[in-house]
Amino acid sequence: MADNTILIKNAVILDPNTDYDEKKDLLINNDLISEISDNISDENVDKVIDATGKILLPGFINTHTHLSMTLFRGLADDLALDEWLNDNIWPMEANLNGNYCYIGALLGAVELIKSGTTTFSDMYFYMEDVAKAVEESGIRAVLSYGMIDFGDEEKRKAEIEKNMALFKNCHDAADGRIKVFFGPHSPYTASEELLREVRKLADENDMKIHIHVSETQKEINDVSSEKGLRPFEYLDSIGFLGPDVLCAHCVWLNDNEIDIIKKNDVKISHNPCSNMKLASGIAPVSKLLENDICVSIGTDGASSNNNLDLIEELKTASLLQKVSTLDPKVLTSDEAIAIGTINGAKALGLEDEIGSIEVGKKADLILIDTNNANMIPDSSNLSSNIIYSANGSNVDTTICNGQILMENKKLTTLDEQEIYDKARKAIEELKALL
Ligand SMILES: O=c1[nH]cnc2c1ncn2[C@@H]1O[C@H](CO)[C@@H](O)[C@H]1O
Ligand SMILES: [Zn+2]
Repeated sequence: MADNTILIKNAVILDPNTDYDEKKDLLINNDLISEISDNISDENVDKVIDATGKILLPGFINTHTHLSMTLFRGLADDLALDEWLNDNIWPMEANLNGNYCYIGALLGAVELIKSGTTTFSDMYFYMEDVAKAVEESGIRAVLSYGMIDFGDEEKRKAEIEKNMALFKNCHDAADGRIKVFFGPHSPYTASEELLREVRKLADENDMKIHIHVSETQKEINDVSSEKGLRPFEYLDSIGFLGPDVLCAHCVWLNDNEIDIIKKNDVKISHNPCSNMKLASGIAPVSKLLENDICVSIGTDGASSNNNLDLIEELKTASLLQKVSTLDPKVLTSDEAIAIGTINGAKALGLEDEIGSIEVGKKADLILIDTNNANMIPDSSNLSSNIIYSANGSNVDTTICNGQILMENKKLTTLDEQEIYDKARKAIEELKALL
């Protein structure tokens, strides 16, 4: 097959790894960035995009979400995690099926693409159906099945089988855009036996692990009274932790646990909006960054956020650290850009492929239009303009794996209106089942 080439002309590039002080042209050859230089000829190029007036960034990476939960947006607000999950979300999730999860994932994909996210890391149910939505939308994803056994041996076996089947069916699917991780839900819903088995299977199959840890004070109290150890101490004691473990939340950490995270090179997904909305607490992100721990960003599900706008999430992360430490110098806009891009790639073990704008990396790129009231005057500090002034609706063009998913705010792979209609119908059906 002939190569497919896209040339982006006159791009002001904002990248976490490289300072580009002048405008550049960037050539995409199939799925890869093949050249970045001052003037690339448009001869024999299939498509030219003029980036004048726009900022070119790596696509944002959302390392913790439950994409199909877009269906539950706004249905259980103003509650703490325990009451939110037990009395509201789990009863609704009991009626889910593959089709509902597929529709919810499509709705989520529309929102992600429109707000400049090109990769998301998911933990949920009916993941083969989520994979179908990933395949069709053109986005990149790390998928895990959320395993919960509550100590039941039968359930444990069935849950592990489901995650292994997902791995066999979908890992490296969709032209390599899909990876599969294990998704034991948390130390309070997954038994020690489940966690030990997952660790063993992860080593045998070279799989990574995605889990919620240390989200609320209640979790710390419950795990401490059951195990005599705090969550990270407990996970360390059973040999569960390692550089291949991605932990969402990590709000309540003592100094010993920060040492444990560092020693094991555990990756973190910080979810500030969810932590604020469920009143879970404030993660010590600036302290984690001071310790050179890899902190990435996630929105969590749309039912505890309530949107999937990663630019808004990064701004919240930055402001929350400033106000909680009473130090305006922490979590700068430059750091926020890195957290939303290259750190996300590292958190998912994909730093050789995505997270920065470099020749040889996958062409996962977005353009943000500065010709918008909230971005004028054009700041010479690009990261400030993106993190503090912009939001997801300023994203104009989204490219993933060399494929244009949105251009001039128009989606190319998904029919927005059809998905909105189906999602509205799905939630009405789900509500009627309660
Ligand atoms: O913030 C959270 N903490 C704990 N569980 C959550 C959170 N958000 C969503 N889920 C739940 O995790 C499971 C995914 O496999 C789902 O039950 C989802 O509702
Ligand atoms: Zn979550």
